[in-house]
Amino acid sequence: MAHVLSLLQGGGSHRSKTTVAVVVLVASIALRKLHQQWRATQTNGSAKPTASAAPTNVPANGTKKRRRIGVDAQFIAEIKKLLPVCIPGVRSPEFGLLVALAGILVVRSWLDIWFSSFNGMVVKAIVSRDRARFIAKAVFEFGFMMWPLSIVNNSLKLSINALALRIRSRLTRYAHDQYLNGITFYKMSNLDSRIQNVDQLIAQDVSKFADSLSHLYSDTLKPVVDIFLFAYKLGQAIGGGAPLAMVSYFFVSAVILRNISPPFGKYTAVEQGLEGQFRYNHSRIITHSEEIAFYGGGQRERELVNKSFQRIVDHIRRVYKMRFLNGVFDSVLVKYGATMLAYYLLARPVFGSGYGGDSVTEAMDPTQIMEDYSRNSGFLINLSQAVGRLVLAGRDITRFAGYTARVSELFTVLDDVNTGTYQRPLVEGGEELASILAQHAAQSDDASGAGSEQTDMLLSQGVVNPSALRGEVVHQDGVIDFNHVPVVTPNGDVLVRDLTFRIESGMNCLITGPNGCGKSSLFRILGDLWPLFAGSVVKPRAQELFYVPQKPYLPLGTFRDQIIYPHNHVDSLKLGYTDDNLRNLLKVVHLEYLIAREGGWNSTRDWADVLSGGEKQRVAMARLFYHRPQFAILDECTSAVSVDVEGIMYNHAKQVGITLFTVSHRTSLFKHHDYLLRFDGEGGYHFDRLNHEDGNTPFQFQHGKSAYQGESSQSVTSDSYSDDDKQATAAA
Ligand SMILES: Nc1ncnc2c1ncn2[C@@H]1O[C@H](COP(=O)(O)OP(=O)(O)OP(=O)(O)O)[C@@H](O)[C@H]1O
Repeated sequence: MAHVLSLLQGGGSHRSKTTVAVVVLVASIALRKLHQQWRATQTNGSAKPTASAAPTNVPANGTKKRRRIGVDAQFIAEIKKLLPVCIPGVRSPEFGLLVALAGILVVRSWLDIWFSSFNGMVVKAIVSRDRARFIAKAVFEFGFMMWPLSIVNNSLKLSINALALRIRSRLTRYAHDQYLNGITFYKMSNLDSRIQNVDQLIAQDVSKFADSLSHLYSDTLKPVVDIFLFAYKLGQAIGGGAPLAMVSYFFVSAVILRNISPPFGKYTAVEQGLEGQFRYNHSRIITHSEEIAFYGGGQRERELVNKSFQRIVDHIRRVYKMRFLNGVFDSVLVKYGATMLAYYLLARPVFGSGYGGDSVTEAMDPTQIMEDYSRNSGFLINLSQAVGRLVLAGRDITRFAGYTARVSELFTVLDDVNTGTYQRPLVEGGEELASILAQHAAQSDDASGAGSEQTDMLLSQGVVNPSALRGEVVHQDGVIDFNHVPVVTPNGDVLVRDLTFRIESGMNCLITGPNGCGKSSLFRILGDLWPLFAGSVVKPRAQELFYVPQKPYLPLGTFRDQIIYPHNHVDSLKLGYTDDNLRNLLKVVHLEYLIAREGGWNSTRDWADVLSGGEKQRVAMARLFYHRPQFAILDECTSAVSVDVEGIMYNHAKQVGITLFTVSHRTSLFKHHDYLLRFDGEGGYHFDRLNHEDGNTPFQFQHGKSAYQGESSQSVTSDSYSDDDKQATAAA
């Protein structure tokens, strides 16, 4: 210590100067290490994706299968499928970012080389006590170069993050387009059993895949470039005092940064909140998929999820920009400012007054040795670090393969479901379903498709594809006609073997039967939610069929949105609906008071919590009157509404020309219907006109028939529906 103090005080001989050189050399190496540590902190600064579990499939046989994830032929095939979605072409911004990132990485490597040589020159200037050269290098050259150094390093981070965000945006939008195409979101969770957690895949795994891909690109490209450059350079070539000042500087810098830095912790919390909201919006689609599917609300839901996703993108973009600026100041202040200070501290003993008289002997030329050693050690450190990073990148590839497998499986299943193929374990290995299809095929002399060996084999594997579907849908206004239709659940359970009935506009029909007999399932087939395996269904277009469930779906949005769903405000204005018109609809269902109670049409609440069960059901009826379809499918939708208000609502529906197709066990509703379709719960049903004259008994048909086991006892066609009947219905 005394020796160092004596050096600082300027005393010393030739030996002392050699010691100074050694001190400078050690400090220089320490400084370089400090620099490398800073750089490592920078590289690791951006969050790396965590390990991902292998995708868990539920194959047709129902057992869980865990695929071994690795860099294999399947991984290559998956990447080939995903890359065109992530980077659609050489003119895309994503490709531009890849090129820019490669350019920045090359510049960064060049700067590393510059720094190694520069460091050697600074060391030489110090050791040879060349004050002018030192000032030119350490103050002017470095003072100039610290800006490109700082900007390049932070540009690297910015472009890695921007690339990840762009890839995520591409994949998420692609997934949304597929998932919310028609009623795919319903089919994914109700017909196909391969993926249980679409929300997590879209909201989390896609993001991790994008992050991982972007990091992997830079984490492999940079070391590769470094290895070539530093190996070449090395081949060409050859083949710390004042800690208190340093600590004080870091302390002061930390205080300054703490005061000028934006609250990144808070931003992270906000980001998590937005991510949570985004995920919640997706989970709502799964929870309410049936209702949304019946409403045809896919488009509206896509708007909502895209909007909430856009909020995340906007937020992250803002934060990245702040991180970039903050990173520049951070680097200048803590990293390069500290480096300058370190140079000063290292140089202080050399330029101290006590060193003025002596010079290092030429024979040893220690200055050149110092310069070469310092520069070459820089090359060597960079080279070994590049190799180390490449080894680490190898480990990251396995993790990346996990994300790739999950995202690729999501897109495969979306593709399948969109083209009418789904997989799930079928009851009795699909045998009963196959026999029904064979029977229908024989009846219709259809030798191909349904009932064929190939279809039977696919069904036995739990695969239902378009070749198994021989049903026909015909669109026609004013009629719902089921002709020899089997009612089959998605897992192949046959609820009704052969259903035939016909109702026309004005023929209000009630459906009854024990729980689980297939009443709602009939609507699922009518609404195209479940596949039509055989027979034919004649019905109006989707917008003329309106479904009102027992638990109404209340979308995110304003009070007005609850009435007009799945329309938005602009749609309703185009249809000529003012708020006054909507108020009149609420009057019909006795809910006018809600407008004032909930703070007006534009107030936004969690409507499922705010409204009572009966209020929710009446809001759903107001929605029905807003849309005024030809047929209303009412599935126990007034179970929580008082009988008098229920009567008013049913009468209003009839007045405005909506034909009712109701599932209910409430006797109070019988008087509003003219026909009864009754399932017996054992595959049989009965359809006939209701006889109200005999006291409105639910099971008293006009034709005097009792419930029938097995098959249709009576199907009322338009022929048997006489003019008298129509007049009676109209009068009602
Ligand atoms: N997504 C599905 N996948 C497989 N089976 C289903 C699905 N949805 C319903 N089912 C089955 O179909 C059968 C009929 O259901 P459905 O909802 O049509 O009954 P329901 O007659 O309306 O009964 P409830 O009066 O209780 O409402 C039930 O056994 C049910 O478990």
